Amino acid sequence: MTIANGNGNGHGPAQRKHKVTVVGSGNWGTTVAKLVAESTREHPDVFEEDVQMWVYEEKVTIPKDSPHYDAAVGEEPQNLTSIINKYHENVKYLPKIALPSNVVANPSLQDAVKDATVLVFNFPHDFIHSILKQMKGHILPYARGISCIKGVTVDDDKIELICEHIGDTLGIYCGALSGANIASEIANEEWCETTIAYNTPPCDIRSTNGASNGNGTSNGNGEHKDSRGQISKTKLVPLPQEYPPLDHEEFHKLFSRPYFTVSMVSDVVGVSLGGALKNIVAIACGFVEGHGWNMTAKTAVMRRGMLEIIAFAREFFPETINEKTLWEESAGWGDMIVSCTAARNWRYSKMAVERGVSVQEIERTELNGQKLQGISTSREVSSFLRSKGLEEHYPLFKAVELILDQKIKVEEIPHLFRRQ
Ligand SMILES: NC(=O)C1=CN([C@@H]2O[C@H](COP(=O)(O)OP(=O)(O)OC[C@H]3O[C@@H](n4cnc5c(N)ncnc54)[C@H](O)[C@@H]3O)[C@@H](O)[C@H]2O)C=CC1
Ligand SMILES: O=C(CO)COP(=O)(O)O
Repeated sequence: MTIANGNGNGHGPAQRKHKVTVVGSGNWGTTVAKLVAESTREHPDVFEEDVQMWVYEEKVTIPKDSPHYDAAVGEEPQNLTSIINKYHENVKYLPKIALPSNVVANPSLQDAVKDATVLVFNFPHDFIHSILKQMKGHILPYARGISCIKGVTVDDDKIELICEHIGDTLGIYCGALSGANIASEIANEEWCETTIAYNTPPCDIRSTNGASNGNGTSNGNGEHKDSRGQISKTKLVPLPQEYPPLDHEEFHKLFSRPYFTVSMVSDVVGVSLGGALKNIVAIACGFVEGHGWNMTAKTAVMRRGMLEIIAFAREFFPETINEKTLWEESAGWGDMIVSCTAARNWRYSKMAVERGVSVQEIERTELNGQKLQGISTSREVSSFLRSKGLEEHYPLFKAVELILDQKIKVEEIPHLFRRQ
């Protein structure tokens, strides 16, 4: 147990510090581990300095021309975790970026999350079920999460936000971080913005004398509202008093950097759906550009894509969506613009059309293990809409699935809108 001296947060004379673990270590996972580790160093009163980063272990070869090439090891494949901890660089997923030495790569998921009060989820959503299954029962019951994952989970005719799926599966509260964020640019400390949606659970809200509502007041029963505005079936364990609170102020401290401007909001639906669904639109933009059409066609795709995102949010989360998020926050139009002009889903679907191969083939051959979230999100959203008999209401989402399956050609996209 780590005790922090002083009452930096005004909540008692001695406190435990928050241990932060980043679950995932891809392109964005490693970037977020870097920025969070810089913040934990800057706020030693609130956070333990070391940040655990869980790494899905794999063997990696360091080529001869790399500054990390070790003649004694030669081109023998090494564990990625050992490379990260020795050279402070994720040579596979975030090459040429120096990581702070307090990012500690850990191949054991259960060991990495043990005792963490703050869990940052950051891996391709394709792996969510197996990762959560391994974590279940191995985390603190009062841990809190932030999901940086862009996607949704679909089970037949049910759709869940990723952050809520995480929260319900693990029995904790989990917010969402999303924005116009290209990992390599942020890792290079080029300025950008993001949005974090977090609704401090009532049981964690402390009165001015530092007492939490978890101690016997009406909000102390662990109830909180879900993303549809109903009382969640997940009952929360309150964050113990000896920890600093976890609310907008602390999450702002943890994620914001001089080069990473964070806007804190409460709308988990807008932040999550904006980030997930724009990946389908980005694929559509790549398709039209790969086909040889230019900005006017891409603008039509972006505009119609945003209308489908708003319609989807209104249709399936009518009680809670705050459309302002999509118009005003980085997680809305900002993310749409960057994703349709500069990010991977756009870039590689454009390449697929130019080369006359499938996007899935390009993902396999060109991405060195990185994932295009738009492919799986398109499939999940389309199957969900089909289960509701509503796919015709979302022609752009439908077109993307049909083109991914090579059932229609890019030039047929405008026909789908003819009567609208
Ligand atoms: N890269 C970016 O610029 C941004 C990504 N995001 C989102 O962040 C999330 C994570 O993306 P990235 O970190 O870029 O991932 P990535 O695209 O770099 O994916 C590679 C990661 O997947 C892991 N992986 C591979 N097979 C696995 C398995 N069987 N089980 C578990 N993990 C496995 C790899 O170890 C590696 O950490 C995604 O939802 C993405 O949409 C959000 C903003 C920016
Ligand atoms: O989410 C992103 C930009 O905000 C990154 O998108 P890609 O996964 O398409 O690179």
